[in-house]
Amino acid sequence: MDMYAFCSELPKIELHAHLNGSLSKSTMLQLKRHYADSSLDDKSNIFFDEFQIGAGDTRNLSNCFQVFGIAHALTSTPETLEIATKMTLQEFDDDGCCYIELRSTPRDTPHMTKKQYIDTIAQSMQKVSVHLPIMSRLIVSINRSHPISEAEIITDLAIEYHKKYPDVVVGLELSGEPTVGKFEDFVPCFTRAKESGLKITLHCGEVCNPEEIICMLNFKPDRIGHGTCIHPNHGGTENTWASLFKTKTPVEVCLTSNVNTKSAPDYASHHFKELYNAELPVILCTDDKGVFATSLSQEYRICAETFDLDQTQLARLALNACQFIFAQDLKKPLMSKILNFMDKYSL
Ligand SMILES: CNc1ncnc2c1ncn2[C@@H]1O[C@H](COP(=O)(O)O)[C@@H](O)[C@H]1O
Ligand SMILES: [Zn+2]
Repeated sequence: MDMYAFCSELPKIELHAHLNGSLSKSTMLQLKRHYADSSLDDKSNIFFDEFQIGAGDTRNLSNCFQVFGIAHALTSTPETLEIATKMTLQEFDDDGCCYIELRSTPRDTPHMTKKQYIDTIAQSMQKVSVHLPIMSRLIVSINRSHPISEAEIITDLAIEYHKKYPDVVVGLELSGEPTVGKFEDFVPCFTRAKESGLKITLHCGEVCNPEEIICMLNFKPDRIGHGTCIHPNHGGTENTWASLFKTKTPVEVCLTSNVNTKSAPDYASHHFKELYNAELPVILCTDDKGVFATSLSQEYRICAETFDLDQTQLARLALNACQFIFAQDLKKPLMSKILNFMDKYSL
């Protein structure tokens, strides 16, 4: 089987996907139509064509954050948020993804509260599970560039919804513009979430900030996102690398996102190489498949081509990812699914 077909057929695990960054062009067009039909102004018109950040784009990580406002303008009602969730899950399913932890930042909009925001996504996920094979869970996001008071409200909601829908809401994460805000200030929120049984993942080392990286790793999150500036070859220090090596914290790696935001100069010099060679746990993820015009199968294919991995090594990446999912009860069934696939193709 050629690599293209293989990467699409391989049952894959997505652990780092922001809902509003994952909206495809066709989902956004459907959402725009919905706003037009309900005579609501979606306010996304002016910038619509600027949503995707491709390889030759002049925008980098620090100025890519404006694009999310375009998606936010299209998911401001419970109805459109539900459509966005359902269509995104459908697209991951079509791409051969068998399990996804979708993450999203609850927002108050003129049409819904943060509580309704979480409720809408949780219920949409439950509805989708009736007719699509993909299994999905929700990680609630905290934006580090917003006030701590908001983080506290979101933490309370995440805890409340983890109790209400333990089979849907599984984690709390920190994301947003990495040069704004301090992780330290958010520690009380994440501690409380951890004590309530939520799993934790943190965007860590997206920019050079060794003190914060050490502080985050000392917190012992269940996973980290990106981990770009941890190895000394990529702006990290001996200490940051030693700390990751000691804790063996699994890293959600997003190749195209890092290349398109210029966090990595090109695929070949991506820090995946150092992580993989050191046998540290890595999970291939998309981050924002809509913004960066990618898919999970494309990330697997790029990884294989760039780092010269064969089909068995790729399948093992998907298999290992099962160990780090937040839904404990699904580890075994997902591993069996991938092992069956490997058996079928004698990998
Ligand atoms: C490119 N690297 C990145 N680094 C940090 N945070 C990011 C991100 N990509 C996305 N987000 C976070 O996800 C939000 C959009 O999805 P939701 O509205 O939550 O569904 C962004 O506003 C940002 O806070
Ligand atoms: Zn991210």
